[in-house]
Amino acid sequence: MTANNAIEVSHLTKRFGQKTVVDDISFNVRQGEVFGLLGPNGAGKTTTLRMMATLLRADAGQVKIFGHDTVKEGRLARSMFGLTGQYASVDEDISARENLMIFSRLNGLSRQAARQRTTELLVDFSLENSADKALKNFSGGMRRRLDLAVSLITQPTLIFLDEPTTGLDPRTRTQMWATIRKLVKQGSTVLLTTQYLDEADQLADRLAIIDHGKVVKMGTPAELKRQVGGSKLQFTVGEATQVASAVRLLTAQVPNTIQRTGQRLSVRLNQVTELTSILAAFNQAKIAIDHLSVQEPSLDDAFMALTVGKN
Ligand SMILES: Nc1ncnc2c1ncn2[C@@H]1O[C@H](COP(=O)(O)OP(=O)(O)OP(=O)(O)O)[C@@H](O)[C@H]1O
Repeated sequence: MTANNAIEVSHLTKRFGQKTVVDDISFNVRQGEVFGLLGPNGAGKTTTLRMMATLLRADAGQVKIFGHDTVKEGRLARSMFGLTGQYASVDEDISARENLMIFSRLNGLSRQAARQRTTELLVDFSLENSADKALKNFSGGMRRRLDLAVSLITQPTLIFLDEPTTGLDPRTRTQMWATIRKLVKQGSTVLLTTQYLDEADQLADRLAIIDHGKVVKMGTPAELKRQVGGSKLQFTVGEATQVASAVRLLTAQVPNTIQRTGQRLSVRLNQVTELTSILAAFNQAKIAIDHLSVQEPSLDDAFMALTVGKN
Protein backbone atom coordinates (compact mmCIF):
# COMPACT_ATOMS: atom_id res chain seq x y z
CA MET A 1 0.00 0.00 0.00
CA THR A 2 1.08 3.55 -0.66
CA ALA A 3 1.63 5.41 2.61
CA ASN A 4 -0.68 8.22 1.52
CA ASN A 5 -3.73 6.12 0.76
CA ALA A 6 -6.58 6.00 3.27
CA ILE A 7 -8.55 3.55 1.13
CA GLU A 8 -7.55 1.15 -1.63
CA VAL A 9 -10.34 -0.52 -3.53
CA SER A 10 -9.36 -3.12 -6.08
CA HIS A 11 -11.57 -5.07 -8.46
CA LEU A 12 -14.56 -4.83 -6.14
CA THR A 13 -17.55 -6.76 -7.46
CA LYS A 14 -21.04 -7.48 -6.16
CA ARG A 15 -23.87 -9.43 -7.73
CA PHE A 16 -27.46 -9.59 -6.59
CA GLY A 17 -28.94 -12.64 -8.30
CA GLN A 18 -28.14 -12.37 -12.00
CA LYS A 19 -27.38 -8.66 -11.81
CA THR A 20 -23.83 -7.34 -11.32
CA VAL A 21 -24.43 -4.08 -9.49
CA VAL A 22 -20.77 -3.33 -8.71
CA ASP A 23 -18.61 -4.41 -11.60
CA ASP A 24 -14.84 -4.60 -11.05
CA ILE A 25 -14.42 -1.19 -9.42
CA SER A 26 -10.94 0.04 -8.42
CA PHE A 27 -9.82 3.37 -6.98
CA ASN A 28 -7.65 4.83 -4.20
CA VAL A 29 -8.52 7.57 -1.76
CA ARG A 30 -5.60 9.65 -0.49
CA GLN A 31 -5.33 10.74 3.10
CA GLY A 32 -6.86 14.13 3.73
CA GLU A 33 -8.93 14.34 0.58
CA VAL A 34 -12.65 14.33 -0.08
CA PHE A 35 -13.38 11.62 -2.59
CA GLY A 36 -16.82 11.53 -4.19
CA LEU A 37 -18.67 8.61 -5.71
CA LEU A 38 -21.07 10.31 -8.08
CA GLY A 39 -23.70 8.54 -10.09
CA PRO A 40 -27.38 8.36 -10.98
CA ASN A 41 -29.93 6.44 -8.89
CA GLY A 42 -29.16 2.76 -8.75
CA ALA A 43 -25.64 3.13 -10.17
CA GLY A 44 -24.13 1.11 -7.32
CA LYS A 45 -22.73 3.85 -5.07
CA THR A 46 -24.34 2.71 -1.82
CA THR A 47 -23.49 -0.93 -2.50
CA THR A 48 -19.84 0.06 -3.04
CA LEU A 49 -19.83 2.10 0.15
CA ARG A 50 -21.48 -0.72 2.14
CA MET A 51 -18.74 -3.12 1.05
CA MET A 52 -16.04 -0.60 1.95
CA ALA A 53 -17.63 -0.12 5.37
CA THR A 54 -17.79 -3.92 5.96
CA LEU A 55 -21.60 -3.95 6.03
CA LEU A 56 -21.77 -6.14 2.94
CA ARG A 57 -19.49 -8.89 1.69
CA ALA A 58 -18.02 -8.49 -1.78
CA ASP A 59 -18.23 -11.34 -4.30
CA ALA A 60 -14.77 -10.46 -5.54
CA GLY A 61 -12.09 -7.86 -5.02
CA GLN A 62 -10.56 -6.24 -2.00
CA VAL A 63 -10.80 -3.12 0.15
CA LYS A 64 -7.99 -1.89 2.37
CA ILE A 65 -8.50 0.81 4.99
CA PHE A 66 -5.19 2.36 5.97
CA GLY A 67 -3.57 -0.81 4.70
CA HIS A 68 -5.87 -3.22 6.53
CA ASP A 69 -7.93 -5.72 4.57
CA THR A 70 -11.60 -5.28 5.48
CA VAL A 71 -12.21 -9.05 5.36
CA LYS A 72 -9.07 -10.49 6.90
CA GLU A 73 -8.67 -7.67 9.42
CA GLY A 74 -12.29 -6.54 9.66
CA ARG A 75 -12.23 -5.50 13.29
CA LEU A 76 -9.11 -3.38 12.88
CA ALA A 77 -10.32 -1.85 9.61
CA ARG A 78 -13.70 -1.06 11.21
CA SER A 79 -12.03 0.75 14.12
CA MET A 80 -10.55 3.24 11.66
CA PHE A 81 -13.62 4.88 10.18
CA GLY A 82 -16.89 6.52 11.08
CA LEU A 83 -20.01 5.91 9.08
CA THR A 84 -23.08 7.97 8.58
CA GLY A 85 -26.01 7.94 6.24
CA GLN A 86 -28.82 5.47 6.19
CA TYR A 87 -27.41 3.40 9.05
CA ALA A 88 -27.31 5.35 12.31
CA SER A 89 -29.56 3.63 14.79
CA VAL A 90 -30.23 6.56 17.08
CA ASP A 91 -33.20 6.34 19.43
CA GLU A 92 -36.13 8.59 18.47
CA ASP A 93 -37.66 8.80 21.93
CA ILE A 94 -34.71 10.27 23.75
CA SER A 95 -32.79 13.51 23.31
CA ALA A 96 -29.75 14.32 21.20
CA ARG A 97 -27.67 14.64 24.36
CA GLU A 98 -28.81 11.25 25.67
CA ASN A 99 -28.12 9.60 22.31
CA LEU A 100 -24.61 11.05 22.20
CA MET A 101 -23.98 9.94 25.79
CA ILE A 102 -25.14 6.39 25.06
CA PHE A 103 -23.08 6.06 21.89
CA SER A 104 -20.05 7.57 23.63
CA ARG A 105 -20.33 5.00 26.42
CA LEU A 106 -20.84 2.20 23.86
CA ASN A 107 -17.65 3.39 22.21
CA GLY A 108 -15.80 2.86 25.46
CA LEU A 109 -15.53 6.41 26.78
CA SER A 110 -15.67 6.91 30.57
CA ARG A 111 -18.72 8.74 31.91
CA GLN A 112 -16.75 11.96 32.25
CA ALA A 113 -15.13 11.68 28.81
CA ALA A 114 -18.54 10.88 27.30
CA ARG A 115 -20.05 13.98 28.88
CA GLN A 116 -17.22 16.14 27.56
CA ARG A 117 -17.37 14.70 24.04
CA THR A 118 -21.16 15.07 23.97
CA THR A 119 -20.88 18.76 24.85
CA GLU A 120 -18.18 19.31 22.22
CA LEU A 121 -20.23 17.64 19.51
CA LEU A 122 -23.43 19.49 20.42
CA VAL A 123 -21.52 22.76 20.05
CA ASP A 124 -19.74 21.71 16.84
CA PHE A 125 -23.01 20.73 15.19
CA SER A 126 -25.03 23.70 16.48
CA LEU A 127 -27.35 21.43 18.40
CA GLU A 128 -26.96 22.96 21.88
CA ASN A 129 -30.33 24.69 21.81
CA SER A 130 -32.17 21.50 20.94
CA ALA A 131 -29.92 19.16 22.90
CA ASP A 132 -32.62 18.08 25.33
CA LYS A 133 -35.53 17.70 22.90
CA ALA A 134 -36.62 14.22 21.88
CA LEU A 135 -35.37 13.36 18.41
CA LYS A 136 -38.85 12.78 17.06
CA ASN A 137 -39.24 16.57 17.22
CA PHE A 138 -36.08 17.17 15.19
CA SER A 139 -36.11 18.52 11.64
CA GLY A 140 -34.42 16.47 8.90
CA GLY A 141 -31.38 18.73 8.99
CA MET A 142 -30.96 18.46 12.77
CA ARG A 143 -31.34 14.72 12.50
CA ARG A 144 -28.59 14.52 9.84
CA ARG A 145 -26.29 16.65 11.94
CA LEU A 146 -26.87 14.38 14.92
CA ASP A 147 -26.21 11.27 12.77
CA LEU A 148 -22.91 12.79 11.70
CA ALA A 149 -22.07 13.83 15.27
CA VAL A 150 -22.67 10.25 16.47
CA SER A 151 -20.32 8.88 13.82
CA LEU A 152 -17.62 11.32 14.98
CA ILE A 153 -17.63 10.39 18.66
CA THR A 154 -14.39 8.48 18.31
CA GLN A 155 -12.85 11.18 16.07
CA PRO A 156 -12.21 8.83 13.16
CA THR A 157 -9.65 9.96 10.63
CA LEU A 158 -11.79 8.47 7.85
CA ILE A 159 -15.50 9.15 7.46
CA PHE A 160 -17.96 7.54 5.07
CA LEU A 161 -20.92 9.74 4.22
CA ASP A 162 -23.74 8.17 2.27
CA GLU A 163 -25.70 10.90 0.49
CA PRO A 164 -25.15 13.38 3.32
CA THR A 165 -27.55 16.04 2.08
CA THR A 166 -30.31 14.13 0.30
CA GLY A 167 -33.64 15.68 1.25
CA LEU A 168 -32.17 18.67 3.09
CA ASP A 169 -33.30 22.23 2.38
CA PRO A 170 -30.72 24.53 0.74
CA ARG A 171 -29.74 26.30 3.95
CA THR A 172 -29.17 23.07 5.89
CA ARG A 173 -27.28 21.66 2.93
CA THR A 174 -24.89 24.58 2.98
CA GLN A 175 -24.42 24.08 6.73
CA MET A 176 -23.67 20.41 6.15
CA TRP A 177 -21.10 21.31 3.49
CA ALA A 178 -19.44 23.69 5.96
CA THR A 179 -19.36 20.93 8.57
CA ILE A 180 -17.76 18.52 6.12
CA ARG A 181 -15.15 21.10 5.09
CA LYS A 182 -14.35 21.68 8.74
CA LEU A 183 -13.75 17.96 9.28
CA VAL A 184 -11.35 17.89 6.37
CA LYS A 185 -9.53 20.95 7.67
CA GLN A 186 -9.06 19.10 10.94
CA GLY A 187 -7.34 16.32 9.03
CA SER A 188 -10.10 13.81 8.26
CA THR A 189 -10.42 11.93 5.00
CA VAL A 190 -13.97 11.84 3.63
CA LEU A 191 -15.56 9.44 1.20
CA LEU A 192 -19.02 10.52 0.16
CA THR A 193 -21.64 9.31 -2.24
CA THR A 194 -23.88 11.80 -3.93
CA GLN A 195 -26.17 12.17 -6.84
CA TYR A 196 -25.83 15.95 -6.74
CA LEU A 197 -23.36 17.46 -9.16
CA ASP A 198 -23.09 20.75 -7.32
CA GLU A 199 -22.29 18.87 -4.12
CA ALA A 200 -19.54 16.89 -5.84
CA ASP A 201 -18.23 20.07 -7.43
CA GLN A 202 -18.28 21.96 -4.11
CA LEU A 203 -16.78 19.30 -1.88
CA ALA A 204 -14.82 16.67 -3.73
CA ASP A 205 -11.10 16.91 -4.48
CA ARG A 206 -11.51 13.92 -6.78
CA LEU A 207 -14.47 12.03 -8.12
CA ALA A 208 -15.30 8.67 -9.57
CA ILE A 209 -18.35 8.81 -11.80
CA ILE A 210 -20.17 5.51 -11.45
CA ASP A 211 -22.69 4.23 -13.96
CA HIS A 212 -24.17 0.74 -14.18
CA GLY A 213 -21.74 -0.50 -11.52
CA LYS A 214 -18.61 0.66 -13.31
CA VAL A 215 -16.27 3.61 -12.85
CA VAL A 216 -16.72 5.48 -16.11
CA LYS A 217 -14.37 8.36 -15.28
CA MET A 218 -12.17 9.51 -12.46
CA GLY A 219 -10.49 12.83 -11.82
CA THR A 220 -10.82 16.24 -10.24
CA PRO A 221 -14.05 18.12 -11.01
CA ALA A 222 -11.99 20.47 -13.23
CA GLU A 223 -10.49 17.55 -15.20
CA LEU A 224 -13.90 15.98 -15.73
CA LYS A 225 -15.33 19.26 -16.97
CA ARG A 226 -12.40 19.78 -19.31
CA GLN A 227 -12.97 16.38 -20.90
CA VAL A 228 -16.38 17.46 -22.09
CA GLY A 229 -14.70 19.97 -24.35
CA GLY A 230 -14.42 23.71 -24.62
CA SER A 231 -16.79 26.51 -23.72
CA LYS A 232 -20.25 26.62 -25.17
CA LEU A 233 -21.31 29.60 -27.29
CA GLN A 234 -25.03 30.33 -27.41
CA PHE A 235 -26.94 33.12 -29.09
CA THR A 236 -30.21 33.99 -30.78
CA VAL A 237 -30.40 35.03 -34.43
CA GLY A 238 -32.42 38.27 -34.63
CA GLU A 239 -34.36 37.42 -37.81
CA ALA A 240 -35.92 34.00 -38.39
CA THR A 241 -35.14 34.28 -42.10
CA GLN A 242 -31.41 34.52 -41.37
CA VAL A 243 -31.06 31.35 -39.26
CA ALA A 244 -30.00 29.16 -42.20
CA SER A 245 -27.31 31.66 -43.24
CA ALA A 246 -26.17 31.92 -39.64
CA VAL A 247 -25.77 28.14 -39.42
CA ARG A 248 -23.74 28.15 -42.67
CA LEU A 249 -21.47 30.90 -41.41
CA LEU A 250 -20.97 29.21 -38.08
CA THR A 251 -20.16 25.89 -39.77
CA ALA A 252 -17.46 27.63 -41.78
CA GLN A 253 -15.92 29.05 -38.59
CA VAL A 254 -16.16 26.13 -36.11
CA PRO A 255 -15.99 22.45 -37.05
CA ASN A 256 -18.16 21.27 -34.12
CA THR A 257 -21.82 20.19 -34.22
CA ILE A 258 -24.25 23.09 -34.13
CA GLN A 259 -27.42 22.72 -32.12
CA ARG A 260 -30.48 24.62 -33.17
CA THR A 261 -33.75 25.30 -31.37
CA GLY A 262 -35.83 27.80 -33.33
CA GLN A 263 -33.66 30.91 -33.66
CA ARG A 264 -31.36 29.83 -30.85
CA LEU A 265 -28.01 28.32 -31.88
CA SER A 266 -25.29 26.77 -29.76
CA VAL A 267 -21.92 25.29 -30.53
CA ARG A 268 -18.88 24.16 -28.57
CA LEU A 269 -15.80 26.28 -29.17
CA ASN A 270 -12.34 24.76 -29.29
CA GLN A 271 -10.87 28.05 -28.13
CA VAL A 272 -12.61 31.15 -26.83
CA THR A 273 -10.58 33.20 -29.35
CA GLU A 274 -12.74 31.70 -32.14
CA LEU A 275 -15.42 34.06 -30.94
CA THR A 276 -13.70 37.07 -32.53
CA SER A 277 -13.83 35.69 -36.07
CA ILE A 278 -17.39 34.41 -35.59
CA LEU A 279 -18.61 37.85 -34.53
CA ALA A 280 -16.70 39.52 -37.37
CA ALA A 281 -18.28 37.14 -39.92
CA PHE A 282 -21.79 37.82 -38.59
CA ASN A 283 -21.14 41.52 -38.63
CA GLN A 284 -19.98 41.40 -42.23
CA ALA A 285 -23.00 39.34 -43.29
CA LYS A 286 -25.28 41.79 -41.44
CA ILE A 287 -26.81 39.06 -39.30
CA ALA A 288 -27.93 40.51 -35.99
CA ILE A 289 -27.60 38.31 -32.91
CA ASP A 290 -28.49 38.77 -29.27
CA HIS A 291 -28.65 36.95 -25.90
CA LEU A 292 -25.09 35.85 -26.47
CA SER A 293 -23.36 33.83 -23.77
CA VAL A 294 -20.17 31.80 -23.49
CA GLN A 295 -20.25 29.19 -20.74
CA GLU A 296 -17.52 27.04 -19.30
CA PRO A 297 -18.55 23.36 -19.30
CA SER A 298 -20.23 22.38 -16.04
CA LEU A 299 -20.02 19.14 -14.14
CA ASP A 300 -23.58 18.63 -15.36
CA ASP A 301 -22.29 18.54 -18.92
CA ALA A 302 -19.60 16.02 -17.90
CA PHE A 303 -22.13 13.86 -16.11
CA MET A 304 -24.58 13.87 -18.99
CA ALA A 305 -21.83 13.05 -21.46
CA LEU A 306 -20.47 10.20 -19.35
CA THR A 307 -23.55 8.44 -17.98
CA VAL A 308 -26.28 6.83 -19.97
CA GLY A 309 -29.50 7.62 -18.18
CA LYS A 310 -31.44 5.40 -15.86
CA ASN A 311 -29.62 2.50 -14.24
N1 LIG B 1 -29.94 -6.14 -1.19
C1 LIG B 1 -30.17 -6.02 -2.49
N2 LIG B 1 -30.75 -7.00 -3.20
C2 LIG B 1 -31.00 -6.89 -4.52
N3 LIG B 1 -30.68 -5.81 -5.26
C3 LIG B 1 -30.12 -4.77 -4.62
C4 LIG B 1 -29.82 -4.81 -3.21
N4 LIG B 1 -29.24 -3.65 -2.85
C5 LIG B 1 -29.15 -2.90 -4.00
N5 LIG B 1 -29.68 -3.57 -5.05
C6 LIG B 1 -29.72 -3.09 -6.45
O1 LIG B 1 -28.41 -2.75 -6.82
C7 LIG B 1 -28.42 -1.61 -7.66
C8 LIG B 1 -27.49 -0.56 -7.11
O2 LIG B 1 -28.03 -0.04 -5.91
P1 LIG B 1 -27.31 1.04 -5.03
O3 LIG B 1 -28.19 1.33 -3.85
O4 LIG B 1 -25.92 0.65 -4.76
O5 LIG B 1 -27.32 2.29 -6.00
P2 LIG B 1 -26.99 3.80 -5.70
O6 LIG B 1 -26.05 4.22 -6.76
O7 LIG B 1 -26.56 3.97 -4.30
O8 LIG B 1 -28.37 4.50 -5.96
P3 LIG B 1 -29.22 5.53 -5.07
O9 LIG B 1 -28.67 6.86 -5.40
O10 LIG B 1 -30.59 5.32 -5.62
O11 LIG B 1 -29.07 5.12 -3.64
C9 LIG B 1 -29.85 -1.17 -7.78
O12 LIG B 1 -30.36 -1.69 -8.99
C10 LIG B 1 -30.53 -1.81 -6.59
O13 LIG B 1 -31.87 -2.08 -6.88
